[in-house]
Amino acid sequence: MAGKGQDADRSGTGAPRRKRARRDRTPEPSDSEVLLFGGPLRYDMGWSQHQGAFLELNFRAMLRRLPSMLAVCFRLAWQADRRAARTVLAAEIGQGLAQAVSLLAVNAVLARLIADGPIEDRLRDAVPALVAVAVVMTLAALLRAASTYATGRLEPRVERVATERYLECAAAVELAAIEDHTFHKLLDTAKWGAQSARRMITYSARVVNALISLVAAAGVLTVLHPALLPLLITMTLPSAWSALTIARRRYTSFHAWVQHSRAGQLIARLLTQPESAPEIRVHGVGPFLLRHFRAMSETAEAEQARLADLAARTGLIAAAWTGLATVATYATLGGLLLAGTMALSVAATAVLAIRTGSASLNTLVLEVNSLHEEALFVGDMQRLYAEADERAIPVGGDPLPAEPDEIRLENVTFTYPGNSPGKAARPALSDVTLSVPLGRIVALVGENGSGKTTLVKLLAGLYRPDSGRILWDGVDAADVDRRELAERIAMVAQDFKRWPFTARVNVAVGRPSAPLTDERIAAAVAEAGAQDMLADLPNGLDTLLAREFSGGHQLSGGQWQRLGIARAAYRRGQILIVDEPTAALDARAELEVFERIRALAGTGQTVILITHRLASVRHADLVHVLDRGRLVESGTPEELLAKGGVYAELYALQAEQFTAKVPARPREPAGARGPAEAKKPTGAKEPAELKEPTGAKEPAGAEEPAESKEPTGAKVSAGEAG
Ligand SMILES: Nc1ncnc2c1ncn2[C@@H]1O[C@H](COP(=O)(O)OP(=O)(O)OP(=O)(O)O)[C@@H](O)[C@H]1O
Repeated sequence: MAGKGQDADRSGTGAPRRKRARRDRTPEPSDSEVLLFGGPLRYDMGWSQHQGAFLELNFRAMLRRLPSMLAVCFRLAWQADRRAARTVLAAEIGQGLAQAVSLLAVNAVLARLIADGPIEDRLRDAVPALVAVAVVMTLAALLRAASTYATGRLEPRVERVATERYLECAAAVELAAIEDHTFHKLLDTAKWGAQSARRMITYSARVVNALISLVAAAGVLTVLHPALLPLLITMTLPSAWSALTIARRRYTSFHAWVQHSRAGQLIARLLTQPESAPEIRVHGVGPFLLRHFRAMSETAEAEQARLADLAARTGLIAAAWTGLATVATYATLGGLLLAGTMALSVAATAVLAIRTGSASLNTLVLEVNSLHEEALFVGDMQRLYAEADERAIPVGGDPLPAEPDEIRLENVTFTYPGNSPGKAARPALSDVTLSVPLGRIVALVGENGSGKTTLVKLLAGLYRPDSGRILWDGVDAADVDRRELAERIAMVAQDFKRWPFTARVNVAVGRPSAPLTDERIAAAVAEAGAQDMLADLPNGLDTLLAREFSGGHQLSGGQWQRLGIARAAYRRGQILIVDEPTAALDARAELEVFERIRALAGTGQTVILITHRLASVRHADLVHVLDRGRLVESGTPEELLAKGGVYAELYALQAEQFTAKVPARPREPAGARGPAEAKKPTGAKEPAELKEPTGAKEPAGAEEPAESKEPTGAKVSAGEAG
């Protein structure tokens, strides 16, 4: 499969990308593998591909990084639990020293036993050293127990502290960062960092321990014969090389394939989420998603198989190298003995020291390798911390005027970052200058994508203008305290969050810092006209609004919308922004909501209203009309109607829907369907997907897609009543 991926054509020209990829070079998933572009699966899912890993991995770099890795680990441990961190460090150093002392003591025992003289004398001479061995080993056992206990305490705390910091980062950055795919990728990779930090504690402890016992063994060997230390190192190098090579490949692969696995997880989530369940069933999207999931899993499995194959080969090479080095070591010892340059007792101690030393070195290599692998993920986490700090919502700033009269946008231009490469991004707002008088109802009107939502997000401080200023009575919003700015705003966004909590919490989450009182909740619910709806719920305000949990309840779209309005009312912000507040409401509820919005204006509340229902805009004090990111008209509804511009045109179109007669539906003879274009109203564009042959034939006289059925102003749509 990996081979297939390597040969797959990324450019879509059909030319093979490369004939033979080097086996040990991590293949990045090709477009058709990651994204299932084209090919037999035909659809482009639209996810962009990972642009390359930020790797700085090699043998020397890893060794160079060892002290800093240990320092990072110790810092994490220190932040989580100082006492436990101190205990682990002291216990591990103690254990390492105990091993060194016990080696020296064993050396002394051997020297006494192999020395000349009667056996009784030799045994008696060896007793003190034997006692020392016993004491040291008991001490080592006690230290090991202390370390196990302290590590057990430390590990979950380190993980919790790291996870909390991770989540804080995610919550504290600007909205633009959360929407930026590179930051998201960092969030994805860094999420493993907390678990890695936890594991690093154990590995670091073992590294410290192995380091100290290795130093002891190496010291003993150097004293015995200078040739023995290089031999010891030669014996252990192959396993070091093998472990590090495998770890590096695994990490490189992880980074190259992270986008792929993210996409796979997303598909899995889509298949299980209640929100997608209806379409999956009605449109038969299930098999389509499953096909993609299987294809993605297969390519991921192929990558795993490739890594396993390489690991097996590397392991074999390392084993052969170790075997040769071991033979050379023992041959050297034999040679030294034969040449008479080494005494037998020294050779015996050397064998012992070599065994201890190579065991320590092996442990060291394996643990450093594990430490290194985990440190890479902790490194991702730290990169996230640094990046999140840079992209964090600034704290502090100028105060906002307490009772401003006006918010004014001056030549505001804003383009969303991270649009498709190669295409010049069109600004969502271009050179917009307008005024929002406070204490009034200001409506933003315009066609889809004209920039209304973007404008209110800029007003709410969620984005910053690329150029131009937003002035609150002359105070530039760019310099003000963002928290204070947020305090002033209550917002019912188009896609406001439907929290999987109780109805009460769903309202109170509008201002979590306020004491949750029944009076405040009741007032907000009444303001949104949601009392009856909430009273009908099985447990009233305490009904859990998450169908996937036991006792959970599902609200309708309109019911949710009322709850969203109640949340904004509960917030009691100086400025209420409502973005399509009535899109899901029935005609009566919609009238009611607009009545309430009007009533709010009477109390001095500023309302910024985005709606396509122009009848509801009649009561606004001021209307701004946007078109493709530009302000094209401003004025009272009456002025704009009289002017006969864009607003008047849109208004007339909607009004016409209620007055125009419904034309008789032309009857087509069964099976006489003409080409789609022939049935479309002029100017109505068909979405690309509809043009793709689906393989399933439409029955004669089948319904056309809604968009193409609606000749402008010719039909009454019940949903538009308002
Ligand atoms: N988060 C985003 N990232 C990138 N582009 C965006 C984002 N949100 C909106 N856009 C783009 O900005 C432009 C303006 O979008 P906006 O949502 O402000 O329009 P709108 O007038 O509110 O539309 P609608 O009436 O459909 O709600 C559109 O071209 C849209 O594709």
